[in-house]
Amino acid sequence: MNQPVLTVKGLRAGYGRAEVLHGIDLQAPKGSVITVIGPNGAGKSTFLNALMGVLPAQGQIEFEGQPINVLSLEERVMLGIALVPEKRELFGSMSVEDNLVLGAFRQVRLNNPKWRDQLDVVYQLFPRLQERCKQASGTLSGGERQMLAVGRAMMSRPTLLMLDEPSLGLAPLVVKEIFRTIDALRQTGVTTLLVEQNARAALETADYGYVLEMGEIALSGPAKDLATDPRVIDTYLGAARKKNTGGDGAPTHFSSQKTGTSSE
Ligand SMILES: Nc1ncnc2c1ncn2[C@@H]1O[C@H](COP(=O)(O)OP(=O)(O)OP(=O)(O)O)[C@@H](O)[C@H]1O
Repeated sequence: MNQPVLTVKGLRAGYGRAEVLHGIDLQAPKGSVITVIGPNGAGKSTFLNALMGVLPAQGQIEFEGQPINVLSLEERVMLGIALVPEKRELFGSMSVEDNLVLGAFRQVRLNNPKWRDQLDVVYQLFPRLQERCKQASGTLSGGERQMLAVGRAMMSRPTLLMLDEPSLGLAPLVVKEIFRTIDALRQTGVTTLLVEQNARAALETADYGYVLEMGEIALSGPAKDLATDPRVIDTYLGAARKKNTGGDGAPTHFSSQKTGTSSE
């Protein structure tokens, strides 16, 4: 197995006295796409915010073998962790390229004289952004804004890229494009943690998946196994059941767990 970029053990987090995450275990091997799917309110965004240091959390979070629980948000960014939040938080009056350049601050702070080269990488991933590089980001379409948010995170050359619902509110064709890009990111060696309600697209793209329900990991396993698991199909994939199981609904093997450790 690849050395994990991210190891989470017994993570608990919430708001004030209300605990939302009740002990999450997760691993993300280097260069993998890991997805966390689950219903509204399960705690998916809370999980990403806790990993990023936006929210305090208890338990263990290790990034490349180093405990990061006590590190600030900024320190985590400097280590190579990037989050694209559900609210994209772009600077609407600034151009596409200026938004991208802002994303490079980590590389600038690291005195990387070649930080601008990353613009070419981002433009290769999203040619549409290059075509619109001078356009104010506030005038972009929803899909283009999403591309820009991912592109801006990529400008920091992250080791771990966390995406909160990248397909939210996008038309099916744009969703396909976004997921094609997530697939392409894998080739660049980036590890991606993808939180999604679009379980079908997420499981098609990811290597490994976790199902988060009411703040606990209800199921986990290789994404292709989860995609054919009757419980996942019934709850998250709807009409795909017959097609994916050959119609018999037979259970597939996966590691079922309640806050257990990943079997990777
Ligand atoms: N700032 C906050 N203060 C208090 N409670 C919050 C806050 N943000 C989220 N919550 C609560 O925490 C729980 C988990 O919310 P979270 O946004 O993490 O879920 P989610 O799985 O990302 O949902 P969705 O798919 O709808 O975005 C919900 O019950 C929500 O109401």
